[in-house]
Amino acid sequence: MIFGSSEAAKQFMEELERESGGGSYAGAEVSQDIDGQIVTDSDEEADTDEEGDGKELFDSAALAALLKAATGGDSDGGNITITSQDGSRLFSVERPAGLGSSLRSLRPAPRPSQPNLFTHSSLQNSGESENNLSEEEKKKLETLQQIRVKFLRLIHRLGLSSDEPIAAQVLYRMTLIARRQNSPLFSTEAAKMKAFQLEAEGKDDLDFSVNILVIGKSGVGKSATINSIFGEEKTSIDAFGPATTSVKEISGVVDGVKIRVFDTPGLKSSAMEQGFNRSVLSSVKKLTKKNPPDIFLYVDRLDAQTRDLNDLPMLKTITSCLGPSIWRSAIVTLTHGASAPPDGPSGSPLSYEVFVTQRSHVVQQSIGQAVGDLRMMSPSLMNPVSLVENHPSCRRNRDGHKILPNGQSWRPQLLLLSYSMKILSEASALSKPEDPFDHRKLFGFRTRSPPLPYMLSSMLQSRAHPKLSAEQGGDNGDSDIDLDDLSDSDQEEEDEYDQLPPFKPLRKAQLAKLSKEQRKAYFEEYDYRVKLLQKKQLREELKRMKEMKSKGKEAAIDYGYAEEEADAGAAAPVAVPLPDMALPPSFDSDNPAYRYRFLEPTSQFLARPVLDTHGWDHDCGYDGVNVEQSLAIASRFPAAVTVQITKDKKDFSINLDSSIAAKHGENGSTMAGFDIQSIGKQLAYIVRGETKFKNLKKNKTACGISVTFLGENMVTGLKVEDQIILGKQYVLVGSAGTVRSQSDTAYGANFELQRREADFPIGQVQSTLSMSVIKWRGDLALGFNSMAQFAVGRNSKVAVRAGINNKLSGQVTVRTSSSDHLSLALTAIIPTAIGIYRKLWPDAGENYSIY
Ligand SMILES: Nc1nc2c(ncn2[C@@H]2O[C@H](COP(=O)(O)OP(=O)(O)OP(=O)(O)O)[C@@H](O)[C@H]2O)c(=O)[nH]1
Repeated sequence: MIFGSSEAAKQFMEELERESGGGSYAGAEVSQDIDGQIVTDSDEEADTDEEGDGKELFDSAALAALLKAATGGDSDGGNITITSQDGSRLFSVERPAGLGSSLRSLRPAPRPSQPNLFTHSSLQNSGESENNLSEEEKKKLETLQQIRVKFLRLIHRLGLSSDEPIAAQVLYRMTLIARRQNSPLFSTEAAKMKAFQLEAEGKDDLDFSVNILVIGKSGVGKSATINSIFGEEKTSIDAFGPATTSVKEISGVVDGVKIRVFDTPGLKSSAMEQGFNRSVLSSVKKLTKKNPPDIFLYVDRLDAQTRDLNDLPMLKTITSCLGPSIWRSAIVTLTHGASAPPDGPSGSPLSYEVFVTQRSHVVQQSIGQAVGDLRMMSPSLMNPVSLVENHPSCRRNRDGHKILPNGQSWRPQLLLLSYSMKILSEASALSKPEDPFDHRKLFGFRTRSPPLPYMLSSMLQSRAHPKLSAEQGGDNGDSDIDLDDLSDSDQEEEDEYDQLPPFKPLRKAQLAKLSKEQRKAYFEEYDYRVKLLQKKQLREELKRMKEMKSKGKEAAIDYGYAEEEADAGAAAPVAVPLPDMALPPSFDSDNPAYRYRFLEPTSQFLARPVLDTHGWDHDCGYDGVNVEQSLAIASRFPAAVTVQITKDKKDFSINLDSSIAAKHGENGSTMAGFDIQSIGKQLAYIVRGETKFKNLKKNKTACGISVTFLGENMVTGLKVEDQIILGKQYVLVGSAGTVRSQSDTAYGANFELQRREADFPIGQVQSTLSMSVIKWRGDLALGFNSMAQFAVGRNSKVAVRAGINNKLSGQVTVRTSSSDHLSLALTAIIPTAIGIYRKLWPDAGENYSIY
């Protein structure tokens, strides 16, 4: 099969989306109402907070809205306004198209700069409401402003801006805390001025320290992460055995911040070894008594493939020894952040974002289960996730900071997250000491805004219109073969096969007696004859179909039905083996896939099992079923329905693809379709329509529209597509389109050049070159993809696929299939060699994967 360029587009779009979305989390959840205002639960909460119990100052959705705005995440030139229930505006973000955001608070109203605003005396002079404040409140306010200045200085030292999503959230929260003190005089601008001034003076008076406790299984990279944080080797790491044998306190100063880290021996996951864990944790408790940790880094690997609950006993021990409250200040830290994503259920690799989200989810859910707090399973209370890559040869940005595959520099982000949590606990201690702030509320959120690039690339994919099959009185139904084109194939070849002298295939024993040259000549002759025979069969098949078609037409005129006539002329169908099912990753002789080959069904109904290599329940690996049916409605309208249902112990998903087509004369066809797709945790319902015209003999043009309903969002799409056949071997397909959801729009185009052998489908050498462009939210993503499929020797086939995008990340995939015993033996050497290599150099090879 020819891999479409949309495949690459999808990958690139996901990447673009990830980068535009900002943050290393699963994205921001923002729901927008019709008039473009962001309406979130937070609006209610921000309000309730003012007069309410103060437990929830605001929730993650409001932050997400802010976050989205702060990352420039909203549509072109979009003005984002967060309204409170009473209709008054709380926050507004106005940003010209394609530029960065400017964030300003409307309540309290922006003021001219007042550099000394946070001093006690200036507070007393600056308005009526301040005079109403008690001394204690004024003092609190002052401290709060100092904390804010400190935080802004920290952001500056990390080389980040206060528009950074996490920073904007923290600042916003502090504004809310100040509002609860009834003072409108708490200005971010003043704090910014002060922070700027102090930093410009270059004074080393930043009174800020943070205590970090690092816990995780053995070998996950705790010590390596600590070294990366300090930027120097503070503790030893070991690739082959436990490196940290006792709890160690490591201190240092990073950019003027005193950081004290507790490195701990690796914990064990097995239920039998919890005694060891308890002894480690009790010494942690003892050692941290004097300096209680502000932040708890729970370290695991991003590339660990566990979907089960292996770590539950260990997580339970952590919870029981250190108390459930430890998770309030926990950051799930996933090392090996540059690992390549594994293959998804479809066989192609997952996008990096999906990979990170899935893995984060698994760890977060396990923590929730261990704590036994079901609320922790809700996205708004999950622990924030930070990605880490400690490998020395990890890709770096211009400033020399290590970056993740999504281009994010992870170290400043991890430090910002840690500082933010500490700062917020300081700030919320001021507002309500008896109610310790749960940081997870700030950082746990998920995405609900429609993934437009993904939707666009799937809309741009070229779709074949269903056709009536031969039995249904139509032509062959195979969109790849054009009856008209093939029927006028060279007449002189027609009889060539029959004119050949007789040929007797040799037996194995006879073959063995031949010399090398003789064998070569024999096989050449053999292959040539097979090709000619296949051509002859194909021609006969096509002739039969043509006859049936014309007979069918006559019959339709005479009797109104095409089918019986068509059936009468049909020869007995030839049994053709179906392509092999996806095989389970490990051999199991009980598995039917290894024992049987399926034949192409003669009926129009096809049901196949679906293999999920990452299934939750590994009993058989088959968690789903795929059903295809093609039918002719009222004997005139061909329709095709494909349903795939997968269900394992935890998840259920359904994918439906249905189309019906109608022909207008010889050259036109219109298709209507209804699809159901799972996008994230939501189901998308897609209604689409497309009309195709064959305007010239070698040119087909199509126009289509689609409407997708995803949660509360509606996404409309429009596309045009043109396909030109160039000579006998080349096909050029170009498509362009746009999708729009409220004020958010994505534009894209795909170009694809396909080349196949002149005698396709007999000759199977194919190659495709494609390019895709997507423009979304001011970013341009460009992707190039190529695919070649060819035969190596008589018995092996190779498919090579390569893709690269404008961020210079890409992938090369080589798949070979062989029935040659020697090549099979050789391929067994590759995994063995990789296994040995990984054993010897376990750190190497994190940035690539071999399929
Ligand atoms: N590629 C890659 N290798 C890493 C990463 N983090 C750690 N490693 C390697 O993993 C191995 C173990 O790392 P350590 O830091 O010793 O792990 P640990 O969790 O402290 O181990 P214990 O002290 O035994 O509990 C070392 O060889 C590190 O170089 C990472 O992010 N990427």
